[in-house]
Amino acid sequence: MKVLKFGGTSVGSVNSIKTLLSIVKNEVDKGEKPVVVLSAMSGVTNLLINMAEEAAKGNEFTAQLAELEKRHFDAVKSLLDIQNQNPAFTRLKIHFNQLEELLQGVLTLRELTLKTRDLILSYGERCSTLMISKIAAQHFANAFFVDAADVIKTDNTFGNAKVNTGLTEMLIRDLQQANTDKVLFVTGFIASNDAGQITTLGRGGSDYTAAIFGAALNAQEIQIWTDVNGMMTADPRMVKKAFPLDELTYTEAMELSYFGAKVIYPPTMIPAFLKKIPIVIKNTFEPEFAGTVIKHDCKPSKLAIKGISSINNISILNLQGSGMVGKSGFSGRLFSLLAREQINVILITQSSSEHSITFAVNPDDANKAKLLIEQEFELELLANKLDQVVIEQNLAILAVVGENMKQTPGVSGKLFHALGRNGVNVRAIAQGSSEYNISVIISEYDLAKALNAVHDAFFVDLYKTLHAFCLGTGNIGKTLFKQLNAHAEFLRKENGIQVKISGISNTRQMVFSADGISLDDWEETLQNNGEQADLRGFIDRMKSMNLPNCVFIDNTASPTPIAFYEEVFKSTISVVTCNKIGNSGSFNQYKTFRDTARQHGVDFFYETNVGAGLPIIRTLKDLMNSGDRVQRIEAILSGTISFIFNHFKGDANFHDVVKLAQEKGYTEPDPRDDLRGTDFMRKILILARDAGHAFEATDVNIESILPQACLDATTVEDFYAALKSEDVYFTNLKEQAEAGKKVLRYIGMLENGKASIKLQMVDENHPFYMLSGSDNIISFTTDRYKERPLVVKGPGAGAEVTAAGVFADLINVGAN
Ligand SMILES: NC(=O)c1ccc[n+]([C@@H]2O[C@H](COP(=O)([O-])OP(=O)(O)OC[C@H]3O[C@@H](n4cnc5c(N)ncnc54)[C@H](O)[C@@H]3O)[C@@H](O)[C@H]2O)c1
Ligand SMILES: N[C@@H](CCO)C(=O)O
Ligand code: NA
Repeated sequence: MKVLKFGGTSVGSVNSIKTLLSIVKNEVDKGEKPVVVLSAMSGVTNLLINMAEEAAKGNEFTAQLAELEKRHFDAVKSLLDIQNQNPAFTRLKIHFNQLEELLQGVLTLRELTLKTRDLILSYGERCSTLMISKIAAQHFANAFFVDAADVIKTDNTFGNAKVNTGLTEMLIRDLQQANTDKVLFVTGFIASNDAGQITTLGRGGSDYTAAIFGAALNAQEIQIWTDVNGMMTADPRMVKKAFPLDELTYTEAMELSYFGAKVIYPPTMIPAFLKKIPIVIKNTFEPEFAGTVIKHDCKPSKLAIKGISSINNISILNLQGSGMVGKSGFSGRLFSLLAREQINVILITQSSSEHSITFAVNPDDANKAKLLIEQEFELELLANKLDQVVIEQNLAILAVVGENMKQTPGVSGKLFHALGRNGVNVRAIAQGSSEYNISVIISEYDLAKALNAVHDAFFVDLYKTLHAFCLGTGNIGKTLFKQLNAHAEFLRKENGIQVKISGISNTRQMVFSADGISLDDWEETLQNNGEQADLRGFIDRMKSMNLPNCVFIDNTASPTPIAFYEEVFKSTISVVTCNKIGNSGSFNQYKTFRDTARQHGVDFFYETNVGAGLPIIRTLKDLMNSGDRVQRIEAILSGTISFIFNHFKGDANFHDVVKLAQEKGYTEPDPRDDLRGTDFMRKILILARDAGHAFEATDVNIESILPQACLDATTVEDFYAALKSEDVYFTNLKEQAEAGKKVLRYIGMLENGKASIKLQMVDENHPFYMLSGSDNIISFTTDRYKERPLVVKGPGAGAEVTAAGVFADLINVGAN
C-alpha cells in the first residue's frame, strides 16, 4: 500500500488536478488502493488567513470569499460531468456558507482565536479534497472522501497540535479495514481534539498527515508530489547548476531540510523514519522523472557530500570574557535561559579556550536574547568577567551535508579552500561530531557566490564556471573571444570548465552580465547595450557583482588598468594579462603584484608577456621553483623584429616590411615600441625579475636599431615617414650583413647580473641564424642545463598565439 500526498500546486489548477488523477489512476489500474492525501488549492490557505485577519480588524471579506468559491466551482465545471456537478456544488456550498458564518462571527466579535483560525483554515483542505474525490469517482470506482479530523486525534494546542499517536493509528487502521476496497482521499493538515474540535498540524502539515497514515498502515512507500524534481543539491534559485538527488538517507534529508531545502519539513518525516518507510519526492508536472528517494539504506555514493543548504538571514551573538573559562554551568545557564524564553538557537560554537561562545539566532530574536543575557549575567558584566554582548547582523549559514563525509578526509579542506579562493570570510564554524554536516557563518552578501563556488568545488562531475571580466577588444581581445566561443563546448565537456564573460570594456563602452555575454554577438551587445566606458566603474561593478571564480583579464596595451591590479587582487580576484606594462614598471610594483596575489590566495598569470603563447614564463618558473639557477639567458624576444629581419632581404624595403608586420598583428599598437626596443626591454626585464634579479628598466642596456629621426617622430604616421627617408640606413645594414654571409639579429642577453639588447650580425654557426617568420627563441643556461642549454623556440607574436596563451592562463586559474 502506498500513500500519495499532493501539495497545493498539484491541486491548484484544472490541469494539475487532471495529472494528479491520472497518477492515482495509474496506481488503481495496477490493482493498488492508495491513500491520497491532499492539500488546499494553492493560495487558498493564505487567502483564508487573510480573510480571517481582515475580519478580526472589522474589514470586509466578501470579495475574497467569492473568489474562493469561484476557484472551486470553476474546477468543478471543467472537470465534472454536467450531471454530477449539482451534488458537488451543493456540498461545497454548504462549506462556504459555514465558512461565511464563521467569518461573520469573527467580524462581529473582532476576535480571532487560534481555535477559530484552525476551524477556518480546515475549509481549504476539506473543499479541495471533497471536490477532487468527486472528480475521481468519474475516473475509477470507490473513491472515498475522508475527513482526517475523524481519525487524527491531537491535544488542544491549536495551530500546532500534538498527535496522540496510539489512538490515531488505531483509528486509521479501523478506517482502512472498514474500507479495504476504497481509494481514500484524505484531507491533509487537519485533525481534531478529544472534544472533536478542529486542530491543525502546523507547518508542513499535509506531509505530516501522509507520514501518519503511512506509519499507521505500514505503507510500502510515501510519495510526496510537489512542483520540483526532488531534493536538490542546493537552492536552485541561487545555484543554477543545482540538480536533483536520486537518493538520500533520512539523516541527510533532515540536515538538508533543516537548512532551508523547503521540499519537505523534517519533523513531518519522523513517523516514516521510525518505521523505515521510504519517502519519494516526485514532480506532478514531470511525473516520469524519478525524483528523490529518502530511505534508510542508500547505495554507496562517490559524492563526498550530498548537498549544500543555507539560511540566508541570521544574526550571531558573541559572548566572551574570563568569567567563562573553566566555569561549568555557564553555557547551561545561557542556553536554558534562551530555551525558557523560546529563542531558537540555530548554531553554536565555542572555542576550546572556553573564552568565547558564539551562537546564531533568527534576527528577530537577537535583541531580546541580548537583553536577557545582560539581565541574567548582570553581575559578571559588572565585574568585567564578561564583555558586552555583541550582535552581528546580515549573516548567513552555509552547510555542506552528507553522511559520506565521515569517511572522507579533505571535505572541510575543500570547503574552506573554495571559500578562501573567493574571498569569503568565515565568521564561525560548526561541525557536529556526527560528521554529517559542516556549517559556516558568512556574510549574507557573499552567500550566492559562496554557494556557487562550493557547489563547483564538490560536484566536479558537472563543470566549474569561471567568470571573466575582459578589458580590451583589439587584436588580442577579439581573437580570445573567437577562440573561447569556438571551444566552449569542448572545454565544458572535456575539461569541466565553463567560461562566462561577465564584463567587457574597451576605451569607449562597457557591458556586464552575470549570466555571461554571448560570444556570438558580443560586438553588437557592446555597441547596443553598452554604457560609456569608465575603468573605475568597471572595477567597481566587477567587485559588486561578487561572482565566484572571478578573473580579470587585461588585454590592453595601456598603463591605466595597471593601477587597479592591486585592488583587484585584494578583492580576491585573479588577474590574467598580456599587457607587459604592469610587470615591467618599477620593481616595487612588480613585487607588490606577486605578494598581494599570494596574500589573497589568487593567481596572477602573464605567460604572454614574453614570447606570446610560448611556454617561457612557465618554464622559468618551474626551473626556479625546483631549485635550479639561471646562469645565462640569450634570446630573441621581439616577434616583430624577428619577422622584419627574416623578410628584409633582396629588394625588400624596410618601411614596407614594418608595415607588413603591423598588418600581421605582430607589432605593438605603436610599432615604435618594438623597433626602439621598448617591448623587448620589457620582456628581458620581466624574465630577469622572474629569475630573481631586482632590476629596474634602466638596468637593461638597449642598443636601438632606429636612427634618431625615427625615434623623434611624434606620431605613428610621422614615424613611418621617417622610416621611408632613412631607407639608405637600413639598406646599408642589410648589404653589410649579406656581404659577410650573415643575418641581422636583435639579441637580448642576461648574464653576470647584467642585461642588454644589441643588434648583431650572426653567421650560420650561430644557433640563432636559422629563424623564420615571427619566431622567438630563448635559450636558458642553468646549473642543470649547463652543457647544452634548454631552448624554447616558435612563433612569438601574432593574435592567434597570443590569445591562445591568454586562454591557457585563464583556464589554469584556480587549478591549484
Ligand atoms: N600582438 C601580439 O603578438 C602580442 C603578443 C603578446 C602580448 N601582446 C599584448 O597584447 C596587448 C593588446 O594588444 P592588441 O594588439 O590587442 O592591442 P589593440 O590596440 O588592438 O587593442 C587594445 C584594446 O584595449 C582597449 N583599451 C586600451 N586602454 C583601455 C582602458 N584603459 N580601458 C579599457 N580598454 C582599454 C582598446 O580600446 C582596445 O580595444 C598589448 O599589451 C600587447 O603588448 C600582444
Ligand atoms: N609586439 C610584440 C608582441 C609579442 O609580445 C612582438 O613583436 O614581439
Ligand atoms: Na610566453
